[in-house]
Amino acid sequence: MTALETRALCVALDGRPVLDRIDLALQAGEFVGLIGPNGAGKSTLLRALAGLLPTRGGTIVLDGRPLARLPAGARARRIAYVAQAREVAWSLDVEAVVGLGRLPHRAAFAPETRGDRAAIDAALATMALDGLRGHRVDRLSGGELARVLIARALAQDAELLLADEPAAGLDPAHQIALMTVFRRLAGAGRTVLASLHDLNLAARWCDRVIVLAGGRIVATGAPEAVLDARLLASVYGIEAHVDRDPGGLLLVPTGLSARSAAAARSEDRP
Ligand SMILES: Nc1ncnc2c1ncn2[C@@H]1O[C@H](COP(=O)(O)OP(=O)(O)OP(=O)(O)O)[C@@H](O)[C@H]1O
Repeated sequence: MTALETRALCVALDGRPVLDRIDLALQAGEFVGLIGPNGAGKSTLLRALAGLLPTRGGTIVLDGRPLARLPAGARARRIAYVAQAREVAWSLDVEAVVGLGRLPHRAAFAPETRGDRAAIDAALATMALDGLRGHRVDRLSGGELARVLIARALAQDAELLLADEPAAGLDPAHQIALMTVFRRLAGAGRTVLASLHDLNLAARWCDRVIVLAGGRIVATGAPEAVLDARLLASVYGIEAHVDRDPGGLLLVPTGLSARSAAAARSEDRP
């Protein structure tokens, strides 16, 4: 079942075209990695899919309905979004911040329900935050804060999770734990779209990758079908050793491609 679909989606930021005719379809039960170089448009795409940016053209359809016509409250119950910027405006404790994920499910000023409590507790446990429940979020480490903001999104219990570089700043154990969480959500029929700079995480944990470059989708498919040395050279300008083991692909960037190296040399010239 298609959870979210875009047709010819175009987005401009401050008048500058950033996304160009994006056609994509995310299925229920998929964990999809959004990859591409800096400035490719990944954050812009995730924000647009979350309904946080005006579109310049095309459509975004959520469960068969145009996203633009969905009231904000209904949208927040169906789409959870983890931003790349990890900022918290107040010095709340961890539990309170995770609890904010339940607001879309409650009428204004309504008390917390047992369902809210269960979702908050589950999200805290999933992100290994039980020991930090009472800690102030403005005194956490970068990785701890990242886990809190992911937990807030998990507490939202939405069918679609959009996460912008959720693994950045997490240590390897927490990265793998996070990938396991995303896989579990997909296994339960949810849809996860996460931008990832770690190509090995994308290659080994995602059902599918969408490769964005210059505001356009340049490739999509199963990691094994898409992530080869040629694509990595053309999209990232790197040379990479690509291998396989029973867990999937292994990608080791070994240097800049000849084109990138020449460009870097010319930039160095006075
Ligand atoms: N407010 C803005 N006005 C104009 N251009 C912008 C604005 N914000 C971002 N951009 C540009 O849009 C392009 C896409 O940015 P975006 O943040 O979506 O890329 P990204 O793929 O997420 O990059 P990264 O991997 O570095 O996070 C970039 O070229 C960026 O400079």
